[in-house]
Amino acid sequence: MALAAINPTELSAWKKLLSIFEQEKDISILEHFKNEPNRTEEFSIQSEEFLVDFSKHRISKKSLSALVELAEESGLQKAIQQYFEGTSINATEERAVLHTALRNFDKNSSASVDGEKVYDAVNQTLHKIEKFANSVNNGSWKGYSGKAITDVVNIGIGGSDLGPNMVVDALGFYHTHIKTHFVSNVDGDHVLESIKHLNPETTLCLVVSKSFTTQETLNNANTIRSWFLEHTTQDQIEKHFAAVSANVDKANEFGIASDNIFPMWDWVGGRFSLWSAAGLSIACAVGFNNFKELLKGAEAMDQHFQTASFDENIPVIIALIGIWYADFYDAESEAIIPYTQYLQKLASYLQQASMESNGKGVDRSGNNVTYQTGSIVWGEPGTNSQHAFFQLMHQGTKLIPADFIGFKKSLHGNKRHHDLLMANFFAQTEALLKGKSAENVTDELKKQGKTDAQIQALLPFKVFEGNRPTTTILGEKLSPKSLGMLIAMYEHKIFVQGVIWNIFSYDQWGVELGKQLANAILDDFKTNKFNHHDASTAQLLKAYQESK
Ligand SMILES: O=P(O)(O)OC[C@H]1O[C@H](O)[C@H](O)[C@@H](O)[C@@H]1O
Repeated sequence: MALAAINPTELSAWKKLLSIFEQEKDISILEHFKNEPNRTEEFSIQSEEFLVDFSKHRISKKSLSALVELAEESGLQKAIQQYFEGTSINATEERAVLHTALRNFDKNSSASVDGEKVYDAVNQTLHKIEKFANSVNNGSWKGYSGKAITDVVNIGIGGSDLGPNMVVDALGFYHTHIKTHFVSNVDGDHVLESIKHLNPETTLCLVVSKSFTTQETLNNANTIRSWFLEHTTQDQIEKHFAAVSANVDKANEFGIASDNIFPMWDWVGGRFSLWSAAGLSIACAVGFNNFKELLKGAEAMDQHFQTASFDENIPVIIALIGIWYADFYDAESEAIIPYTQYLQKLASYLQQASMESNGKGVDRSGNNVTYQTGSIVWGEPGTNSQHAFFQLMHQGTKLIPADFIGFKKSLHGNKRHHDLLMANFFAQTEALLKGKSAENVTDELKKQGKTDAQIQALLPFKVFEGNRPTTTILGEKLSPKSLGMLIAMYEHKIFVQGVIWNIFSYDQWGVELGKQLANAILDDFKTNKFNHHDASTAQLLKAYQESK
């Protein structure tokens, strides 16, 4: 039985939260600190790699405990069990959601699909990934002219691109000599730009597509195959292509040797597939051992998520905080601000993971929801973002809860830079919390020798009200393991929110419409007839055609 449908707004905890919200909505975070002397300890969780401090939120002990009650009343405990065991919780596609099984190293794991345990299949594929990545890394995999591989190109889009791409970037410090490239957009300029400096003799392509029907991926793979054929013969192509797909026939049809096809399973969603063979580019880029460490990190977070009580459970708490702001404070978005350049692609990865999962307006009974679901996720690394959009976070009219992610140690070990970086990291969350009072601004301006009249004129612009909420996620060091934990933390946050919002997080029907319409327009290009489109689109299509 899939997840039970429970309308969250009918739960007593939701009603309790509504009344607490009315009583507490004007209490500032600083006042919460005054009212709750042990707030720092009580609103922090220390896990193996991270200290998560969620004390800088518009949440009191009372609201937090009502939020935890909401999780309990929503049947979250049972839902977690179903998620990890392999129940078909992706009900509209009749599939299990078992990416957690890809990083479960316990032979006795009960994760199974249709009564069959998945451990053996996962383990076999992991060995195949190991063999493949080792042969690329130790130079025994040769191209058509007998040279070892130097460059790996991942061809995929959406979940078959964003996760591996983000992780390869994030673990740049741990890279082997293999250079990795990602081609995703159907824009021919993307693929041609990506291969223009590559040597076909030493380039290996990974075509990653769960369905093996995705327009972008197939077209890019065809373009790259043609590029190879300008340099070598058809029979040599297999030395330069591997595929990762649930559709082995289609991959064979494309001309990829059966030995070079890695399985994907329908019980792993594309946006959660980086732990599977879809992560081949990761294993090539950082070596298999580091790939395994990444999986182990995720497994550690899975353990924490399954066993910690809700009030000390990192994914549960961050999910509840998100719900509190989305549904009670009407916040529309949340920002992800990593203070490490290595995580520059984290926000765009989380955009798909979160927004494709929880961007749903219909509940599990098929009714329109009457409350807010998935938030807009966005962000950029600090300190760059401080010089870009932080103005709006500090003094704008929007409420934007933000996650600040930083690490105690830098990877290259430059202490001066790291102190500068982390000073900014801590300063920003403090400034967002405290703002800047009229008193402080006045003192500052007096010291600068301004007159009283000048001070009065400048005051409104220089005062920051503060009270802007942040979660601080302070890690030891960015490593394959800590990255695995961090990604799994967000995956489980998404799951928890989907359960409480009573929506199906693991389908993505909304993506289909655009694909269908684009195919129809491709047909229109052939007939040159556009009048069945709306007037604006017809005009634009004609203008485009005229330039051909
Ligand atoms: O891996 P593929 O089958 O090529 O799919 C690639 C992507 O296609 C669509 O955009 C889906 O919405 C994504 O979830 C998926 O990751």
